[in-house]
Amino acid sequence: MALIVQKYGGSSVADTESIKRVARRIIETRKKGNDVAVVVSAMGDTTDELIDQALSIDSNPSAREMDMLMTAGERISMSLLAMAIHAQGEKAHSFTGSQAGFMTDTQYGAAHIRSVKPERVREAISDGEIAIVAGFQGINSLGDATTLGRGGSDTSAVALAVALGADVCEIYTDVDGVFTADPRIVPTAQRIDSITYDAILEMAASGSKVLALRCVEYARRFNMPIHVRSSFSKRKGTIVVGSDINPVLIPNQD
Ligand SMILES: Nc1ncnc2c1ncn2[C@@H]1O[C@H](COP(=O)(O)OP(=O)(O)O)[C@@H](O)[C@H]1O
Ligand SMILES: N[C@@H](CC(=O)OP(=O)(O)O)C(=O)O
Repeated sequence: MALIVQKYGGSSVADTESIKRVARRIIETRKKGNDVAVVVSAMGDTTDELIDQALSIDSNPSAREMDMLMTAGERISMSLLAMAIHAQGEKAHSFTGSQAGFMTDTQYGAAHIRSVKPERVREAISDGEIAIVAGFQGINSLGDATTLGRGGSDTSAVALAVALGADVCEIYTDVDGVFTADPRIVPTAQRIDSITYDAILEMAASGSKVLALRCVEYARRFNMPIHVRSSFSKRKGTIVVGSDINPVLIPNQD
C-alpha cells in the first residue's frame, strides 16, 4: 500500500464536529492499509483572529512575537485532531513543526524551509501511529518558532511528503478540486481532472488561490504528485503532476 500525506486546511477543521469528521476520513485511509501522515492548519479563521488580537494590543508587534502567537493556532488543531483519532480507536501522535524537523531561515512571518528531518514522524508511522503535524511553521537557528507566510500549510504538506518519500500529497479543502475559476464566484466554473505544475502556476500567477504558489513550486522541484479534493465529499478531485506522469497511476483516488 501507499504512504500518503494528507493536509486539511482551516475550512476542513473549522469546529470540533469537523475535526471528528476529518478523523474518520484519516482512519478510513489508514484502514485501507496505507501509512498516513497528516498536516493540519489552524481551525477556521483562527489565524486571522490571532492577528486581530495582537493588533488590538500593539499596532506594531514584533515579528518574533507574532510568529510565537500564530504558531499556536496549528497546535490547537493538531492536538484536537490527535485526540479525535484516539477517541475513534486509532493511535495518533501530534508534532509541532519543530518536533517534526522543519528547519527554516530567520525571516519571521515569511520563513523559507531550509530542511525537513522528520525522524519522529517516521518513528511514529513505523510504530503504527497516524502522525499529525502542525502546518505553516518551523524553527529557526535561534530556536525560535517561525511561520511560512499565509497559506503556508500547503507548503508544509508537500515538504513533508517529499522528506518522507510519500506516494502522494493530498490537499483537502472545501471545494471538489481545482476549477477553471473560483467556483464560489463563478458558478459555471468546471472542475479540472488533472493539471500540470506549470499550468497551475500560471493560474496562481493570475490570482487563483486554491494552492499556495510556493507549494506548487516545491512539488514541481521534487516531482511530488498533489491531489486536491474536498474533505466534505468523496468525489474525485484534481491531480497535479508533471507532464511525464500519468495521473491515473496516483494512489488513493477512490
Ligand atoms: N481555481 C480555483 N479552484 C478551486 N477553488 C478556488 C479557486 N480559486 C479560488 N478558490 C477558492 O479557494 C478556496 C479554498 O482555499 P482556502 O479557503 O485557503 O481553503 P483551506 O482552508 O482548505 O486551505 C475555495 O473555497 C475557493 O473559493
Ligand atoms: N493557518 C495559516 C496557514 C494555512 O495554510 O491555513 P489554510 O490551510 O487554512 O489556508 C493561515 O491561515 O494562513
